[in-house]
This record gives sequence, structure tokens and C-alpha cells, in this order.
Amino acid sequence: MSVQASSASIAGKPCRWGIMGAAAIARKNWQGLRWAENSRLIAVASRSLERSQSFILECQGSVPQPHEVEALGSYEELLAHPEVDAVYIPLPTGVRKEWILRAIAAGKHVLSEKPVTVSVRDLREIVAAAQKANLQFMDGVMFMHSARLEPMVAQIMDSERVGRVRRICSHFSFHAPESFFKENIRASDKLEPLGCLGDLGWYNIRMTLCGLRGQMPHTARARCLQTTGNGVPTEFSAELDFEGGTTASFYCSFHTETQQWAHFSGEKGYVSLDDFVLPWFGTASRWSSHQAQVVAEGCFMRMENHERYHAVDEIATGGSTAQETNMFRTFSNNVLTNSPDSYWPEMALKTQLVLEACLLSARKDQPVPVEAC
Ligand SMILES: NC(=O)C1=CN([C@@H]2O[C@H](COP(=O)(O)OP(=O)(O)OC[C@H]3O[C@@H](n4cnc5c(N)ncnc54)[C@H](OP(=O)(O)O)[C@@H]3O)[C@@H](O)[C@H]2O)C=CC1
Ligand SMILES: O=C1CO[C@H](CO)[C@@H](O)[C@@H]1O
Repeated sequence: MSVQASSASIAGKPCRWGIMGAAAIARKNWQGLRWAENSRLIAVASRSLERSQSFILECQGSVPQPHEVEALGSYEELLAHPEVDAVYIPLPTGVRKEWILRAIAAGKHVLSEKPVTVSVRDLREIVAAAQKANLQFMDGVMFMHSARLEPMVAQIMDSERVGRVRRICSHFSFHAPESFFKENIRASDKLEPLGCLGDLGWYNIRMTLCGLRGQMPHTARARCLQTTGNGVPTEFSAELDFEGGTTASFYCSFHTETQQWAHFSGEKGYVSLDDFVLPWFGTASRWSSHQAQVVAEGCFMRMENHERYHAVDEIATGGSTAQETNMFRTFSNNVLTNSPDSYWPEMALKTQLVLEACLLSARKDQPVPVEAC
């Protein structure tokens, strides 16, 4: 079936999805697919039929889809499936490129996990292939689909309350146990060679880019603070320079206990949040804006906080308003209206460009220019 025919035949119906790989994160996105009313999960493929069967059984027992989901014993079967329009690919980064390209060649729209690939070169190949085939390509950064993102960025850009943005800082980390470094894909040089920079730094970079409405830095200087024995980064920090004098720093690590905060500092105030990747459990997504002031009156000098709290109604995970549900909703809508949005591959590419410059800078131990998009 040609790509054109595949797109035309789905008008008026839900976007039909397949999941490639019984990954841990696919369980959360099983829910995203469950709650996005314009999406329907058709099949889950694993390299082992037993694994896709037990994955489906477990997920149906936890959050039932309103219909049966087919278990497949190979990724090839998923790509050949005539009823699947879009494929979600949560495979390890080291093996992902091949399957993304094969999915595109099979005429499937692709939602890929992050970090998309191990190099800018590979991602450019993917983006070009998807564009040529008129297919949607997107990376699975859920916070891009949170209802709080746009109002928060609008505040960061507010010339009255925040003023010109001078500095962005972010931190994303968790403390992994010993066993993680032996067993988890994130510590494998073959499966996740970008380590914490790919797993966590991808988000730091993306949030920094969002805070500046996509403006790219021109220079990166970075340090790999710790690696595994086979060179996988496990603790990393970087500094980015932007035109106009704005700077950003980020830190990501598998060694420091869980934190996920970002600060956007302007000449008049700042915006902050402390759950920028995985929203705190609850039914509202929050952030704060601040205009601290020192007030002197006679012999009294006081620091006034002037913090304002902002929130949008949004369930943290597992429901109709959750950011992962919005991700599938938006993606499916683009498929159903046959209008792939180039914003998504562009943001993925920008993120990978900054990431690669950081990696190179750390390896060379010197500042490196960031390639343009
Ligand atoms: N966006 C987000 O919020 C999140 C994103 N991620 C990203 O998703 C990716 C997967 O993470 P996670 O779910 O924790 O990973 P898992 O290890 O749980 O799953 C990876 C899956 O890939 C498949 N696979 C294919 N080839 C291999 C191989 N050679 N070795 C191991 N597995 C293989 C397996 O499926 P099978 O055996 O069924 O074929 C496996 O279940 C990572 O890149 C990670 O960064 C992870 C968590 C959250
Ligand atoms: O993408 C992800 C979301 O956050 C996790 C950490 O809490 C990561 O390990 C994961 O890969």
C-alpha cells in the first residue's frame, strides 16, 4: 500500500497504533493510547510471542483497552500489519534507528522514544525519510504536551514580570542502585551509549530550548563527570551560550537522588518548576513565578518573596488530560488529518544537535560550536 493510500484510508477513523517492543515505558503509554479517544491500539510486537502475550495480558488486567489487542512475535509482523497506521518505538537507542527507518519504509508514522538516535547524522536521515514519505515523526517527550507548557513559556517571555531571559538552569537526576549498572539498558555501551546525557539530558536540553522558544545556542562547553567502565556517561554537566548573552547550564546524573527542576531567570523576575519531566502525582500541574525584592525602610531591611503559584487542571499520569495522552492525541490528529507537523522533527533535531555538541565538547575538553538546524 502506498503512503498516500494509507493516509487517505484512515479518514474519519481512529489512528491505529502498534507498539514495537514490550518495554517498561510502553506500559505507561498503553494508558496514553487507552485515554486518547482518537487512537486505537491494534497490536503489540515483541521479539518473543510469549512476551507480547504476557505484556498484553498484564496491561489488559491493569488498564483494559475497550477491545482486543493482537500479540505479535516479531517486529516485522507489526510493520507488515495492514491495519496499523502508526508505530510507537520504545526500543533501546542503540537499535532504534534501523527500526525507525524500516517503519517509515513500510509507510508507518513513527513516535520514537528519546534520545532518538546516537548521532545527528542518523537523525537527519530519519527526518529526511519521514518528510519524503509525508509521515509524522515525533520523539516521545511527554512534557511537550503538558497543558502547562505554553502558559509557562508565555510567562518566561513576559517582558514585565520576567524581563529579558539571561539564564536557564536545570537538573534532572536519580540515584541508581548498583544492580542498575549491571542490568539496565541505560548503562550499556551498545544499547544506550549516550547514558545519562541521552536518558536525562535530552529533557534538560529540550526544556532549555522551549524556554527560549526554540532559539539554538551557538556554543557548548561540557564535562562528563563520571562514566561506567566502558565509557557510558553517568554524570554530566554543560554550559550553553546563546546570541544576545543568554546562558544556560544543565546537570544530569544517575548518581544524585531524584530531582527534576528548571529555573528561567530574567532581569525582572524568574519562573521555576520542580517537576518538569514527570509531574508530581495529582490533578494539577504547577509552576511558580517570582519577583523577589529587598525593601529597606529605616533600620528595617526585608526580603519580600512575591511568589505566585500557577496551575492547570491536568492529571499527572494515566487519564484523559495526562501529558502522555495529549501526546498520542496530537500525533493521531496529525495522522488523521494527513498533516504531519514539521515542528516535531525540528525540535528533536535541535535537541540532538545540542546534545552532540555537548558530548564532543566533553570529549575534547574545550568549547565547541553548535551546528545549525
Ligand atoms: N519518554 C519517557 O518518559 C521514557 C522514555 N524511555 C526511553 O525508552 C527506551 C526504553 O526504555 P525502557 O522502557 O526502560 O527499556 P526496557 O529495557 O524496559 O525495554 C526495551 C525493549 O526493547 C526491546 N529490545 C529490542 N532489542 C533489544 C535489545 N537488544 N536489548 C534489550 N531490549 C531490546 C525489548 O522488547 P522485546 O523483548 O519485547 O522485543 C525491550 O523490552 C529508552 O531509550 C529510554 O530512554 C524510558 C522511560 C520513560
Ligand atoms: O525518559 C525517562 C523519564 O525519566 C526517567 C527517570 O526518572 C528516565 O530514566 C526515563 O528514561
